[in-house]
Amino acid sequence: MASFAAARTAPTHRPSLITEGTRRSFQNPSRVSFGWRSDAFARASNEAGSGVHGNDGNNNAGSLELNRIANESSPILSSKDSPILPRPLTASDLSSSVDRSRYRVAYQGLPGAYSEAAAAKAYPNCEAVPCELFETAFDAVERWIVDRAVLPIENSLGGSIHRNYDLLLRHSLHIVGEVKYALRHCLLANHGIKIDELKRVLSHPQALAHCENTLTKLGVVREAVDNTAIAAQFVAINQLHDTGAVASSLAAEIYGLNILAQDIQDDPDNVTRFLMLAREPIIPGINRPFKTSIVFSLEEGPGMLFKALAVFSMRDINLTKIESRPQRRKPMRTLDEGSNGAAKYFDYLFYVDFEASMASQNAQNALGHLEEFATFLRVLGSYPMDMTQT
Ligand SMILES: O=C(O)C(=O)Cc1ccccc1
Repeated sequence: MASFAAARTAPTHRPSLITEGTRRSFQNPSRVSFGWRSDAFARASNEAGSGVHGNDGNNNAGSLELNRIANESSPILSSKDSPILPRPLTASDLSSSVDRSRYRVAYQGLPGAYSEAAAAKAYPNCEAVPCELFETAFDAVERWIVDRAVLPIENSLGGSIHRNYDLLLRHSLHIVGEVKYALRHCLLANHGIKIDELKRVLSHPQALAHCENTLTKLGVVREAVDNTAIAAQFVAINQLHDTGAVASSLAAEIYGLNILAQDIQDDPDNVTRFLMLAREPIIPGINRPFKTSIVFSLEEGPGMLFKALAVFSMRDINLTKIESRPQRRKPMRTLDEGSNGAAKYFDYLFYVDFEASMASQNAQNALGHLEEFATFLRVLGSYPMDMTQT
């Protein structure tokens, strides 16, 4: 019974998991509307300048903070005189920068998950809030239960996490930052279990794929679960003898597991890019490198994608990512339904990241140009690039 003693004595406060059943309903304070059209970018950047701090340079981030301040009881009239009057805002409330360490940041999984570590990298000392599902993390932001959600989007070994691209489109949250985090996978098991006793290994599908060579050599059955920390907790709680987990060394510590092998990924350069999501977009700046993420669709036709990408190349804007996903609502078109062997094709959504801020005229011109022939275009966010070492 070595395993859970360590979990109980873990030093940090661990918030409880948000599940579908524990959602609270919050009244949505009035939203600052900020349309993602070129004229709005120009206006916003003129109004706000470019005061950007941290990974999420969010000048709007104060809105939740200001609502909280405004709802505190008044220091001018005693609570006996007026228990409901809010304290008026002072100049120092407005000038003090937002304390991002007080953010509540939702992530999918359990303590010890990589997403929790990414949240801490983006917002040091934040309160990371575990959620059962990615959907729950998105909902928690939309319902004002938390300030931010963190979402893994692509990995240097495993490629894109496609489901999460789809989620970005289904919800209306804005990308306000990115963080790159190096994953260091460990093989974990209960204390006293030897590596050759393992018949099965549990983990997130991406983590299992990262460790393909190691797991093949071990000859174990791989089983996918939603999250690496969930895998570690399952092995510990059930005191499994023939099953291990691929997870972080922090997960080993939290769930009281033994680390049988460290750095078991096939390639030492195993970096995951996470996105930070918020209810409001940040005001894009030009004082540091920014990236912009968009999604668009095109009419079918020869050279359409070429034409779309040319709007960036002709303005010398570097693309860092392109991903295509079939459109869910109209996934396939048949050109000639009457004839045999008719050509069939998919309607696609294209997700593109490019290195420019929406505050720059160049980027606004490129999107204005793309808008002329795209059948759909949405800016998912314009946010500071993560320039840190992983
Ligand atoms: O499972 C985790 O710990 C996560 O945070 C999700 C994940 C898994 C693998 C790569 C990146 C993110």
